[in-house]
Amino acid sequence: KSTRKTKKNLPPGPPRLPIIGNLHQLGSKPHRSMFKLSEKNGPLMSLKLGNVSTVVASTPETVKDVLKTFDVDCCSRPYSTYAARLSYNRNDLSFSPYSKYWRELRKLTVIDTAKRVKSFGHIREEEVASFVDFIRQSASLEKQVNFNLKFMKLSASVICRLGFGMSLEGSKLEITYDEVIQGIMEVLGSFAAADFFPIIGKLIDRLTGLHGKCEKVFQAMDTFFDEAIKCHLDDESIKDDIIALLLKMERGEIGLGEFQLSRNHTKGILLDILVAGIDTSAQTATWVMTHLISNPRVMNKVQTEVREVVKNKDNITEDDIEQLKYLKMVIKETLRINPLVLLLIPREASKDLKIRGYDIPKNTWIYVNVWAIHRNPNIWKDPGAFIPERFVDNEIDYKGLNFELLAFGSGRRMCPGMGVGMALVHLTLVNLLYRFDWKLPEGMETRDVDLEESYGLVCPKKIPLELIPVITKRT
Ligand code: HEM
Repeated sequence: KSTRKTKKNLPPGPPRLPIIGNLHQLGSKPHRSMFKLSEKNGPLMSLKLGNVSTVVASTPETVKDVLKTFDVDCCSRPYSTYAARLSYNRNDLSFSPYSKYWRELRKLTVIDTAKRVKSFGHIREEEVASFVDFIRQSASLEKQVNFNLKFMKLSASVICRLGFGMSLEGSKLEITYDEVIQGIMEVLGSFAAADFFPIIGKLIDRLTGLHGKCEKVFQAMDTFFDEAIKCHLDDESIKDDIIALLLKMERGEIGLGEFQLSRNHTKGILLDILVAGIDTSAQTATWVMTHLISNPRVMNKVQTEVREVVKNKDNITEDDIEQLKYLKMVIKETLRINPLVLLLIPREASKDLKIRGYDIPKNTWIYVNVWAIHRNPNIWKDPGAFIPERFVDNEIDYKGLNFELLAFGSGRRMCPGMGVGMALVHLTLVNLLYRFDWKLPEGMETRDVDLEESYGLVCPKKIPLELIPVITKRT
């Protein structure tokens, strides 16, 4: 009715129900449901989610429109109740609207990332070395390793030292970090009633438990941030990490453009590091090992390459990694078949737009269905199969220039942590593939390995991957 009244030419979309619109069609795997709906309704599709008008882009062409041609008008973030709560009222980078504050913060990460990736190499190396020790012990006891948990612990240890200047061990987060981080991801990835039904939504979320879950993870996270900040206030010799930098900004010793940081800004920024930094790298590494154990041919080929390049060196360096062409294809193929942020973080049109002849009114939420692009048979032959060789003589990369592969997004909001994340993923995998062989638990065969993803802001493997390490001569 309202479409006719305003004469807007909205992108086509499936029929909707009163009040809930198309929410009932999203199911437990919204990326898959949106993919199916877009096959019928087109690559730029309208959905009404309760009260909120949304558009879903599902092909490289329409995504290029959103992330490149109209990037500046599509790169704000919509207000989302629980993201606002967890980010101390959008004082972070990920959920902040497109604004001067966001631009200042973003500049900081750009300058910082390249420098930090290299300068914190020693932290990665030390943490990976102690991870290798743990795997060695498991191998000597023939004990299986839960990759989802152990990679998360490794990633959390690196990020805690890099970002918070403290060890995960002995901290307030040590026992519960996996629950807290997964909880945050679930809350942030959920289609919350409060966002789509302004009046009764909050009540619905109380009944479903989403509100309570958000409060619980917020309290755990906040206590940890207080602990980390207190450490820095008590010991002024801690200088070389992100909290130290943010505290200097709070005290006005360093500026962030015209902004004076408050404690809530500091904590909002810490949320980015905690959430965006830990789960993503850990789950990428888990997916790589999952595909390798399911494809013995690929496992054999990548181990042969790693062992030839590294030879008998005890210390594996980042120069060695540079030469590992096939390993890079394996990781790229993993990011294609299991990108972690399947719908990117939602965007919002900051003014009325016309894309491909369709009207996109101001404040429309925009989803980019990365999963649909990565599984599109017109782009990728046999898209469900794990074939790293598809990247031989194929220049497509995940660095934001190719709209066929968008594991880190593209444009102004593209992931600023790609370098840090991938450095850890590479170093970890090289060590695991060089020093150990891997087998499935007793009674399991390759075809039994489950490949189902779960759904959240980040989508990890649903059933944890458990493998038994076997010591090779090299360890
Ligand atoms: C393999 C690891 C990683 C993957 C696959 C990944 C993927 C992504 C994706 C897809 C986005 C959304 C982009 C968009 O909405 O257009 C994103 C955003 C972001 N990532 Fe990453 N990420 C990884 C590691 C990291 C790390 C290690 C950090 C920081 C230490 C980080 C920090 C962020 C931040 C702050 C944003 C929000 C940027 C903004 O809205 O301006 N990421 N990431």
